[in-house]
Amino acid sequence: MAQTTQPATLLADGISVRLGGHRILDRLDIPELPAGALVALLGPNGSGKSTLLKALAGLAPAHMTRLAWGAIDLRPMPAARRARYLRYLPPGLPEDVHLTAAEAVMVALRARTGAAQAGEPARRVAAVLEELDIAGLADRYLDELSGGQRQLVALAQALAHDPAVLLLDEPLSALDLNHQHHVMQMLRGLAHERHILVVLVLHDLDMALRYADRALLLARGALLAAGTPAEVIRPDHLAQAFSILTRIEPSSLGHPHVLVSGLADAGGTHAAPSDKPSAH
Ligand SMILES: Nc1ncnc2c1ncn2[C@@H]1O[C@H](COP(=O)(O)OP(=O)(O)OP(=O)(O)O)[C@@H](O)[C@H]1O
Repeated sequence: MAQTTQPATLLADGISVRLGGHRILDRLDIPELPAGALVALLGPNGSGKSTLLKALAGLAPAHMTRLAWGAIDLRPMPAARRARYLRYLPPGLPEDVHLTAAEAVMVALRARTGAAQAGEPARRVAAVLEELDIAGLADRYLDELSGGQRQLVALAQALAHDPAVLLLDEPLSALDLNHQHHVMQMLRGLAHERHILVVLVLHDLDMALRYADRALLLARGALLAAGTPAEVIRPDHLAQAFSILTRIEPSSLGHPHVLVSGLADAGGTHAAPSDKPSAH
């Protein structure tokens, strides 16, 4: 009889982080997140999204009651060792180093595989650049690339590490609309086909509705909602988290999207200046 193997899951409970004397996350439990899922981490500015990703990666001082990838306890591991499992990609742009895109990805690959293997990494670098549709940038220097192009190279570096879990902090922020969709499709493919767990911070709720398998909504350091994007991105949750009044409607292409009809004021009554769709 064929044996069924459970996919590994990320288990993280009781996450507390204090920064600058403030409690940023307070015993936060996140639901089990399986390999092969694309998970959108949503929430207003300052709600703790980056802090959560950094805490998972071991880059923010955190106390956790549990942090495991399947049966592997990640808590005792220093950040550098934990990065073999969880690879965090910060927001913003990578440094202006004078390396070509291919060299930058090669550096990441060598960090993972060791310098010994020479021929194979070159093919792997080309494949990763191809996967992100930036093979044409291979010989261009990072400090001569646009912000969006550098963001794509940084993503290629993260992929070269071949982690079990990719933690991406606003990976779309510098990308044009075409590349935003390309990267979301690529990440979804990566999750589903290579069984990587991808957790990414998104501000664009329509992108989450369209591409993510699951969503987590943070507000003031607490988990307000978790589930499928449709279960999480609901008018009541959005009013609570973002103080906006919304309707979720199918677009003419069939994808649901968020229409912002106004801002909820402090007293909970409505300002409804227009019924126009959001800018997303
Ligand atoms: N090093 C720090 N020292 C003190 N407070 C910090 C530090 N880093 C973050 N914070 C605070 O922690 C809270 C959460 O910040 P965090 O960057 O995690 O939010 P975020 O949800 O990622 O926000 P954004 O969407 O604006 O990037 C904020 O109130 C922020 O001011």
